Amino acid sequence: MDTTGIPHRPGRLPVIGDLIGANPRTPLQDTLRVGRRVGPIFTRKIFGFEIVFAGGVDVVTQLNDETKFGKHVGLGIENLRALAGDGLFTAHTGEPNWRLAHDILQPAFSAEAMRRYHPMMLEVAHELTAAWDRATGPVDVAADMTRLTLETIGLAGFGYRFGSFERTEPHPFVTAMIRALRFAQLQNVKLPFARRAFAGTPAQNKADIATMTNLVDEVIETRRREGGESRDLLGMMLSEGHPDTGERLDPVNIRNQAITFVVAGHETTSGALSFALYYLTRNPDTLAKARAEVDAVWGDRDPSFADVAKLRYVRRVLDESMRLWPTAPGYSREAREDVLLGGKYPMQKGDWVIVPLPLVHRDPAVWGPDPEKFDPDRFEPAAVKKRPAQAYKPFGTGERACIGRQFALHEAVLALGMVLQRYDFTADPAYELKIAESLTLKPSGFTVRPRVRNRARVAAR
Ligand code: HEM
Repeated sequence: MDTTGIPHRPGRLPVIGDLIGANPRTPLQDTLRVGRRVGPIFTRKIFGFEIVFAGGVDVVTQLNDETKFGKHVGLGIENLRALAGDGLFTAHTGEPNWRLAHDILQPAFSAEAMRRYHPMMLEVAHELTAAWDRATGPVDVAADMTRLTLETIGLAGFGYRFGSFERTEPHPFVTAMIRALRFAQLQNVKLPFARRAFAGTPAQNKADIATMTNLVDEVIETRRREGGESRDLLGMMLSEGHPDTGERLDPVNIRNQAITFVVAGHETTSGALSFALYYLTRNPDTLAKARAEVDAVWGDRDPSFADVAKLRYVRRVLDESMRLWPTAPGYSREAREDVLLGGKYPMQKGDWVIVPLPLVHRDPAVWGPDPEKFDPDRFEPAAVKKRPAQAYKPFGTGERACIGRQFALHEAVLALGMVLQRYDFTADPAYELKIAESLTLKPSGFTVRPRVRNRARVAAR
């Protein structure tokens, strides 16, 4: 794309561009800093490689117009194809397997499907509370939420248990996955020595991908052998055909989808839960209100499927947490035809820009003069109605938006409700929010000390 005239950070240098101050561990936070100074449309350039970002609600409204733009599979996502091939997240929209898998798997995320997953989500949430009941000191929130979400997608999606709450060391799949994701993401670092230092070696990456693939193949093989009528994600991949043509997913694609769902289906939800708990411990009035809702709606019982959606305020806490820190922090949009970006900058068909969501979610034109303030009331229905629809996009946009949105929201409201129902929290008042960036965002080093509220009221389970 011709970037002439698009603002960039002051002090760009010849050859190295904006390299000084760029940290390979915090590309998003570096981008947000630049965007706040020179946005809403801006570029960052390292050596000859320049990327255009768009973070204002007006320009993002233009980019989210599906007739003019679509998902761009590039940069970080293209690198993930080594891992997930033409799985839903990494497929190009034009690849036949994207539409085929999308149409076959859509029913796996219907309300009816959520009703089937609910008991499994509940079972795993009990594993979390059992672990927190046993805790004698502070617990690492992001680590435990990751255990919860990994177990949930494993069990509800594939009937597989990673055993996360029983292990002291992560499951080998998880270790391999974390390294492989880091490897993929850091392939974009332009300095070879920095890339090698942070990303690991190609040989290690190959071994990590093999570890993941072997486990997934084993799970699929076991299911094929044992058969059964399970209508979980794997069951649908193995047994359903396209609703119109009857065409089935091929074995390689099923493997790609399985890896995709495990990866896409847990890190993001885990981060969202962790940020929500962080903000609750920092806002005692909000926490009291959320807990009062849980007590009023659920009392001391385990929530039924229908009870979960009744926690309207808890849901707003999650929505507001994902506004400030959308855990999948951006997406790329590619022009379907020649257009003027923001009415100013020519884009040719095929050109693309990145949307850093935390900037969109803080645009003062929409979110007011104090967009950093955590305020779940921003998600009261009347307030939502007044806002442009494109101002809030934590689950992406258009036909490539998140297929797992309902799964994530049901799981997250359920889990957050259950920990509010059961615990008082003491958080370290000196903790300052530090964001860890990988493919997704998480609060790093955030711990709480959970204490069962009242053993007589919240019966031991
Ligand atoms: C809070 C939790 C979640 C967030 C914030 C989130 C966010 C997103 C976003 C922003 C996209 C679009 C990416 C793009 O345009 O490049 C996406 C796509 C996707 N997500 Fe999620 N996600 C979450 C949970 C889940 C869960 C639980 C699953 C599966 C069980 C899932 C599976 C997927 C898949 C398969 C895609 C690709 C869809 C397609 O292109 O057809 N996500 N997600």
